[in-house]
Amino acid sequence: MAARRLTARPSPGATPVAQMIRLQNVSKTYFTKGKRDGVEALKPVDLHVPQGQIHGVIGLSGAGKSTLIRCVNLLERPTTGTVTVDGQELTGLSRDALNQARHRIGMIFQHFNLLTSRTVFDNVALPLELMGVKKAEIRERVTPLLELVGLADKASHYPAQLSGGQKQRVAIARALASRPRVLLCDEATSALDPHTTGAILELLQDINQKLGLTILLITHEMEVVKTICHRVSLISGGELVEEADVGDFFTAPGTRLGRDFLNDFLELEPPRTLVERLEESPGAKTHPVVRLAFSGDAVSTPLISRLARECGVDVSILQAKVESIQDRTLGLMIAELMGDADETRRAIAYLETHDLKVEVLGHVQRDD
Ligand SMILES: Nc1ncnc2c1ncn2[C@@H]1O[C@H](COP(=O)(O)OP(=O)(O)OP(=O)(O)O)[C@@H](O)[C@H]1O
Repeated sequence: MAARRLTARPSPGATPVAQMIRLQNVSKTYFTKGKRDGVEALKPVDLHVPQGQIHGVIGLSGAGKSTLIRCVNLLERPTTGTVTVDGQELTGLSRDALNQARHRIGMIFQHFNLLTSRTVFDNVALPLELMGVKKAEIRERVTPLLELVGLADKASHYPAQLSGGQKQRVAIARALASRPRVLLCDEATSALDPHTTGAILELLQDINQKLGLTILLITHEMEVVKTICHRVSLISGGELVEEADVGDFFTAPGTRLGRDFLNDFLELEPPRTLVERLEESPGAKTHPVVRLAFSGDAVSTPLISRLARECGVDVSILQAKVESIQDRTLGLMIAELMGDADETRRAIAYLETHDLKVEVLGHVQRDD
């Protein structure tokens, strides 16, 4: 499958934004002792994330998300390709230089990875201690970080005394201690309830805006992508199969897998009784069942009644939803278009000329 568009395109006349993360031809095959064939977890991929962007990578379990994100800071060394962060090619660095470079890449994990024997303050201070920062400076740097993540009053608590959301806040503060340019988030909200997830996502968004931090996150949750990402890549079988701005992805995913993710997220599927009757090809006495997605002006235009008037088809709406995706309003509908073959063809063309994305889900036999 071809990737749709792999780099963020600046609008004409706009100043090009610096690339903060650049993966070129990066692949990873895991080899196990005693076995000749390895597991090709990541096929050669290219990924570019501009400075200041929040980029999400979404995929099913086993698709290669963790492998991809761990290749960015070389926790996994890629089998092929180059990784460049903030203009520095990490794949070409010596071990010492790589350790230095990693200070500019923070990372948070699903299970927080805090040291249970250290207090909140000391967990956040740890990377600074390892960097040899003096005690007084550590205090000066850790205190505002605890304030930033809303845990100033928990400095002397131990991880066991904190909720999951609070633990992730400590992990975020720790990741920020070395003043990174990039934050990698490995399923950072997957262990949290929806309310806490929302609060952590808000914090990440806040950090992105306040500090101009570039964020690369992996997730299997569309909610995460919808809430904070600017751009999203879809990963499947170790390949990046689609990339788009989040608004476009939610309006018109370019792959079957993208549509499946969206339909699951929106819980927008035709009724089961209809699915059982759906045929792939049109017949002499069938009419199409379509999924319509519309955004912008089309949301407020009475297109369905015009469709009936101008194309002579009846429209039976089976499901409809209006969603807010960041600053865009998105309408989605599953409908049967009832008319003869010419009329329904014209109706679909009419919808497409009015900027609706139309996907024919199948055809059902007419009752007449
Ligand atoms: N250290 C390893 N050795 C061998 N195979 C591995 C290793 N790590 C991952 N894999 C395999 O590589 C593939 C991709 O795994 P990866 O963990 O990157 O996927 P994922 O999308 O993050 O999955 P999940 O969401 O379940 O964590 C899987 O088939 C997995 O079994």
